[in-house]
Amino acid sequence: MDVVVLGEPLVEFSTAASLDRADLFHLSFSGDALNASVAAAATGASAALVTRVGADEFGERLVRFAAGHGVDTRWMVTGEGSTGAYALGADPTGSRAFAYMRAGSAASRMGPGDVDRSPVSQAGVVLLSGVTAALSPSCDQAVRHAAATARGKVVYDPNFRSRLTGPEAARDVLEAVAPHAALVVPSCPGDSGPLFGTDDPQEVLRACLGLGARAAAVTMGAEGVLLGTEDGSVLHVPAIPAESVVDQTGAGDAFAGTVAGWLARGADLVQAVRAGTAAAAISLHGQGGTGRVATTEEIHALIGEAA
Ligand SMILES: O=C(O)C(=O)C[C@H](O)[C@H](O)COP(=O)(O)O
Repeated sequence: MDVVVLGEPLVEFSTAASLDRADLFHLSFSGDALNASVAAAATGASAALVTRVGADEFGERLVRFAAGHGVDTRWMVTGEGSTGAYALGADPTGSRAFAYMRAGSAASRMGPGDVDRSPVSQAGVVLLSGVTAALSPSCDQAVRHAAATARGKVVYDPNFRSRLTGPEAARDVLEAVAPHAALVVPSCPGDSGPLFGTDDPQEVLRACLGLGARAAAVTMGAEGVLLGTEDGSVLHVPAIPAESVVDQTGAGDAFAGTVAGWLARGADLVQAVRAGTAAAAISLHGQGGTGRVATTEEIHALIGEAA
């Protein structure tokens, strides 16, 4: 398996209106792990999502949705608890309006055993996130276990969510995972304040490398990405401008999943990060986390134009 993602897919109810007034919602499927695995599969890499869904209509539809996007669903198993969901007020400016309905969900009941039953140890790239670790104590253990048992490259997206965790717990997971990580992809701002106490991307980069990650790609939205490696090299990769932004949800996951896919297919870090910025730019044109998934042709075209 080229890429294995561990985490919770969610039923997504999205609206372009504000969440406190909207009465019509678009039903789709999202969640950081699903968004990233769909993006990874779109790169042509083989990509599996390791998760649990509920024994309900939405769980079945989620598995079909993932399969329809080329994700290997053999490790999307049915478990106790319901399929997680969230409502999203789509917002071009990126100020998040999320309402979660995921407490006690099937995926939140995952643990280290789910990792052992999955292809994590044989994957070329294992993509883990702070959202997954924040779902429950057993998910926190699963993330740490996956990082420690992966023999391929570990990519870690801290994805701090104040509704799911606090800065100290999130920092603790980061400190455990970073020494195993080939790449950490913190957002700045976003992850930077709670996890590092600064919104200075250079400081965030140094902090990630200081925790033992071999490389870090600090994502700065329209400001691009600051990419640094343990040998001290630092490169600014500009963002690819998006003509019209529908919704920023999922751009970070499109970036992480695309980087994982390209790395697994043999690209170097700089190529992978450039591809990630292209996928993120394209994802801004769709509502929700998976509303617009970049094809490899589109990514090549955008990277070619930017070069
Ligand atoms: O918050 C969660 O737990 C979710 O999984 C819902 C969203 O789909 C992702 O959070 C989007 O993530 P970004 O790519 O950072 O915009």
